[in-house]
Amino acid sequence: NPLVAFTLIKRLQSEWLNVVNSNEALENARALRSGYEEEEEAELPSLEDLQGAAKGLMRLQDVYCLQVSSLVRGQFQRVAGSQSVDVHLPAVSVQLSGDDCFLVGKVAYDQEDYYHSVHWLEESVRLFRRSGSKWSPENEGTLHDALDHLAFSHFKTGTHLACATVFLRSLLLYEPSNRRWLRAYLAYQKRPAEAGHACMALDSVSGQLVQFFLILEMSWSACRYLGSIKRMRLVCNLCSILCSSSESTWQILPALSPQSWIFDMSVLSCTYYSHAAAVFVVKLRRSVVATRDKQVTAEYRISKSAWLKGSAQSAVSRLDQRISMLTGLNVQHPHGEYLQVVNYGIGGHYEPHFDHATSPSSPVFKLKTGNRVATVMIYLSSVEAGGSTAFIYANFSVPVMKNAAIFWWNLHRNGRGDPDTLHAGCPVLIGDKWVANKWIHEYGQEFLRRCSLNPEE
Ligand SMILES: O=C(O)CCC(=O)C(=O)O
Ligand SMILES: [Fe+2]
Repeated sequence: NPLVAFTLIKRLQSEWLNVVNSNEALENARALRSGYEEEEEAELPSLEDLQGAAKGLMRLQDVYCLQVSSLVRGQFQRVAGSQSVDVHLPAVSVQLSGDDCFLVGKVAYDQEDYYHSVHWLEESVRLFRRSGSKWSPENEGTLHDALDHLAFSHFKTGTHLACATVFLRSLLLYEPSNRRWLRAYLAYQKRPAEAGHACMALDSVSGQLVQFFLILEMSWSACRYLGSIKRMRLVCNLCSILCSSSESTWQILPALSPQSWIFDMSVLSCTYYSHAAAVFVVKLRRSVVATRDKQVTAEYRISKSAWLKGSAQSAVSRLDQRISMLTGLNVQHPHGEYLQVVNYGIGGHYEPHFDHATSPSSPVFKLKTGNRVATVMIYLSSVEAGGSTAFIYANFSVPVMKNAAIFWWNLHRNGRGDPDTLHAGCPVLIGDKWVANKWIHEYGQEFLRRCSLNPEE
């Protein structure tokens, strides 16, 4: 269309000149900078957010066995035999640039995680090369940077000395006088390949650590099944009393103590949640975990959360009432903890853990109402993929279904922890996952969940 062509040429020739060189342009640039500075503190993602997002991508890569070469094309695929199969077909996606991959690789590299840095930096080098290694002002790195980090990563993985020298050689072609690269090139060439490097590393790890990795691997494979429990439509009599609708769905959870169940909490109308979310978003903080005697942030739990104290008649206290009616337990503080709302972002997860305390010095006992006897967890949102709750030893996982709630007993009647409740929040592949936890303590339930005459129960 000649009219479109003419206006485009005019725009790129004379109009852009005016935009760039006018007085307004200077004012605009100043306004942009001061606007940016104001936003920077309050709203814009921090460096920790960016690094966390990169770590989230690597976590997704591991848990769902995703191929990095597919991820950079915006696809979620894993290798099966000689083929790539879709793990999930995203509704919307985006391709990554050489610089995007460089950033992820650099985050891995800075943590001395050379396994991941090799994967991401190789893609970065490929993409930088494909784009003719053109530099753009937004970029974090260049082809040189990617090659430099890749060479060292290969060297550190120990088994790829040959690769390290190849990459260093191509760096030296760009800049033959670079002393550091030259020194490294000569050193790598002299060094014999470290045969048995990986085996030595494995031998030196303790049995406890091996056990830990086994559990992690079991949890990841449970996560890959993306929710083995499916919705069932059953009519629940309880519900005709509690819910606005007379039908609801529930199912007994397999392999856990009897009376552990999953329930459709449509019981709680959406308005409760939207109200709740509006109130809490502002109060969300990075989630913490209980160590021996303190609460600390940890890589194994990545989410934001808030504790909700319900005032009388508030949505939160109405939710408490419903939980109490459903479970038949006393959930009033301090017999129940305040409701905890949790939000998981990119790759957000919670590695295998117990909800109950396993050490007498745990902060769980601060309420002086005993251990966490039971958990009610409500899914406040759905997600597009990932994020299931995996019960590792019990061997099932629950997909994220908005309004579904899971209830389980953490302790046997004799007060001992039930190992089958070991569970994990799988990393969210696509979506924004919200859950609410209600932890119910032992004291206050003496007549509601009685002891058994059999000390083994
Ligand atoms: O998000 C999940 O699926 C599990 C959350 C959980 O286990 C917890 O917050 O204790
Ligand atoms: Fe949990």
